[in-house]
Amino acid sequence: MNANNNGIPGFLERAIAASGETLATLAPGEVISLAIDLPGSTLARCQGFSGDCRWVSPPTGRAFYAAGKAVEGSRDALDRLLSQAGVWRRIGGAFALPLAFFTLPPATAKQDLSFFVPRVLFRREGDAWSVILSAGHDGRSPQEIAGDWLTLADSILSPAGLGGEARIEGSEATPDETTWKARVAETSAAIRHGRFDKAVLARRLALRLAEPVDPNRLVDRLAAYNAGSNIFSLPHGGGHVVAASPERLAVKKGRDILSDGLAGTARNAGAAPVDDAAESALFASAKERSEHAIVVDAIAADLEDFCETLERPSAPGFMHLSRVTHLWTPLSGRLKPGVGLLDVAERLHPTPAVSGFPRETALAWLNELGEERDGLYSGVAGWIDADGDGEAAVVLRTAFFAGREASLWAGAGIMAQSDPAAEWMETEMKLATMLDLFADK
Ligand SMILES: C=C(O[C@@H]1C=C(C(=O)O)C=C[C@H]1O)C(=O)O
Repeated sequence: MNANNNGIPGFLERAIAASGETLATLAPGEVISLAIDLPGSTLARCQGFSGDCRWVSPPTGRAFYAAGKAVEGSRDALDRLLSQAGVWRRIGGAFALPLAFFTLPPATAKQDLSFFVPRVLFRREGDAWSVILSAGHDGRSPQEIAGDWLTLADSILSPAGLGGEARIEGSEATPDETTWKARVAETSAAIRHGRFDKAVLARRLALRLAEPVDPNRLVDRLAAYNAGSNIFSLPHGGGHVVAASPERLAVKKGRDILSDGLAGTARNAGAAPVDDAAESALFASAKERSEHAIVVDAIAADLEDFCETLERPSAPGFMHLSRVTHLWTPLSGRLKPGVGLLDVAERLHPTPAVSGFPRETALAWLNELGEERDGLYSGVAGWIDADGDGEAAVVLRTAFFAGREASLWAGAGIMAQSDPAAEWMETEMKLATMLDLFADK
C-alpha cells in the first residue's frame, strides 16, 4: 500500500468488511454505493491523486478523484437510478451521497446523454472527505468486489505518474487561418442577408506531443492558473477530455438553479489582473453586447418554463480568466417541483454561446461549412448526486488527449459586423488556456 495513505486502506477494509452481507444481496439491475466519511484531514496531506476521472472546483472547495465504472448507460438508466432509492442502494455516510458523471455531445452532434457511476470516488467538500464505493451486479463475489475497491482506492491515492514532458513536436490548424477567416466573412454575410442572427464558428488545433501526458497532471496545472473554473478530466473515446470550463450551464442545489450567460470576449493580457481599456471597450461594444444578449435571452426563455421565479441582472458584469475577459450574466431561479438538473441541461444545450441563434438554423449553417467538432468540445460534462443535485459545465477551453495526440478546439460568436482577423485572435486567446500547459516546457 502507498506510503501517503495515512491509514486510509485499513479504515476502508474495516468499513467494507462491515458491509459484506449487503454486497451479497446485490441483484441484477441494482447498484450499491457504500459511502464512508473519512476521518480528519488525513487526505489533505496526500501528495497528489491519480485515477481516470477527476473534477476540481477551487471556488467551492470541492474535488472528486475517481476510477473505474460500476455502471454506465443513457439517460433512462440514470433516471431509474436517481428516482428509485431501491435501485441505487446507499449505505452509510452522513453527507457523502454517491454520484454519477454525465456528458452531452458537442453542440454540432446529435447523440444522447451518457453517464457512469465510478467504482471508487474520493470526494472533498471543503475540509470534509469521504469515499464512495459503488458496484453494479456483474456476477462477481463480494470478496472480488471488495478487493477491486481496495486496489482502485490505492491507485487513486498515489501521486500522478510522471507521464512524460508535455513538449509539442508538431501542430496543425484545421481549417487553416485563411479558410477560417473566409468562413467568418461568409457567415457575417449570411447574417446580413437575414439567414440567422449569430453562429459560433470553431476550429481545431491538433498537437503531436513528444510523449503521452498524464491528464491528472494537466488538471493540477490548469487548476493553478484557472482557479475560478471547473477543471476536469473525464475518460472519453479511448482517451481523456481535459477542460478548464468557465461556463456553468446549470448548477442545481435543492430547488435553486443557476446558469451562466457568457458571451462577448476581450483579451486579458495577464500582466495585470485586469486590462481596464479592453474591459471598457468590451462593455461599450454594440456587437459584443448584442452577441451576449442573444445568449442571456435564450437561457432566460428556457429557464422561464422550468422556474417559479427567475432573476436576471439588468446589465452584464465581467468574468476575468487567465487569458480572456468575458461579459457575464449569471441567471438564478427557483425550480418548479419535479424539474431535474438533467431536464434543464438537456433543454439549454447547446446555448447560443456555442451554437448560434436561432439554434437549428445556426447548426445547419455550421453543418454546411463542414464543422465537425470532436472530443467533447462545446458539449457538456457534469456530475449529479443521488439527491439530484449537481452541476453541468460547458466543455470549453478543452483538449482531447489520446496517447501522444491532442486535439484542441476554440470558437467565437460571429455576428453581422464581425472582423475575421479579430475573431481569429479571439480563438487564439481561447486556445492559449490549454496551450499554456505546454508553454514552459
Ligand atoms: C466558443 C467558446 O466560448 C464561448 C464563446 C464566447 C464568445 O463568443 O465571446 C465566450 C464564451 C463562451 O461562451 C470557446 O471557448 O471556444
